[in-house]
Amino acid sequence: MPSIVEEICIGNLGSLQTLPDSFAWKPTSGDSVLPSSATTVEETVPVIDLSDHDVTTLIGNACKTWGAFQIANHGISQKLLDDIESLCKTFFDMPSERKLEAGSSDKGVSGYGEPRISPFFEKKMWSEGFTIADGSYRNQFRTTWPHEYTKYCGIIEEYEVEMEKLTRRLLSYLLGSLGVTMDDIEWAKKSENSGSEMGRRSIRLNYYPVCPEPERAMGLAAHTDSTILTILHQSNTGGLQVFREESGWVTVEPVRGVLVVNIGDLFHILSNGKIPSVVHRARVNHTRSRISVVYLWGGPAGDVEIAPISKIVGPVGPSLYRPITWNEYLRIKFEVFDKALDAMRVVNPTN
Ligand SMILES: O=C(O)CCC(=O)C(=O)O
Ligand SMILES: [Fe+2]
Repeated sequence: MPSIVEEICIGNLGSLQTLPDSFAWKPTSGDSVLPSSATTVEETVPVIDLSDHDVTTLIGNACKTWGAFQIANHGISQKLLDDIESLCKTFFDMPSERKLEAGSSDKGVSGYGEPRISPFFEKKMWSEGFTIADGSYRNQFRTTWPHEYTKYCGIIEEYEVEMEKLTRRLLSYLLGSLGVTMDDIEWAKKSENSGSEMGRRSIRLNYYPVCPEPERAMGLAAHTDSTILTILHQSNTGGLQVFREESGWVTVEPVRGVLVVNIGDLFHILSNGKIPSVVHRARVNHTRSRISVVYLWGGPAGDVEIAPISKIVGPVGPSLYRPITWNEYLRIKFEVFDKALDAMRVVNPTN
């Protein structure tokens, strides 16, 4: 008989028959605002065809309403999405001890472990993940898959290249919806002209095992991403929910080949608050496990500061947020969590 400690190790959640108290969440007020049966077409995050000639307007409207949108015809092949999903499945299906061998070191965020936002919540989340924030995944893959290491590294490399291309395209649409271009942001212009990398990015592979009591459990608690933007691929089991004052929590049902784009806090700052970052979370399922692959783009590397775009702020302002580097923002986020954007404000609009 396994000990309690072994039983609730994060790599083994899927084998538990009952929900341990440390994983039992209380419902929040937003949970009851809108039952899912009352959701109408207007009340879901729209799917936008990137080849639509109105793409900029459609993205702008979706972002102002939801802080998120879904995309089809985005140029990422179904094969690549299937490949990365099967990489996740192969990894998370391994016995717990083998997954823990790929655990993140004390120094970094890369590697296997529980959600990074866990310390901000009293209850534990029903998920595990693998973060690829630097090249150290190659060593971890070599240990995990000595014979298929090249194949799996190749999938990650291809995913990074394709997502970077898509990110550039999405940034230009998002800026277009605000009446500006890459040329209006010094660091974006430089990267565009030189073709150099767009800076900080990481990939998070999330796994949500089946859960004996999904109504009381939480896969990933409510948060906004710290990024400029996030591109999310979800497997064919629903679970992602976005929050809107008027509607409460709304499920973003998976559609094969369709990707979800979330506006992150740093775009909220860039747009001077015109396009809000989206509060979202992931629920879990009684009979089916779920995978999501999340590409997090944090903006320029190093000491480059992100600030409200001056053309959006206008000659008389006010500029609502102070300039900040990605590293500094992350540090603040992991100190004050959901108060991080407020901590960046220089003017309170109600004053
Ligand atoms: O699994 C999901 O759908 C959400 C994942 C997410 O929000 C994240 O990793 O930041
Ligand atoms: Fe997220």
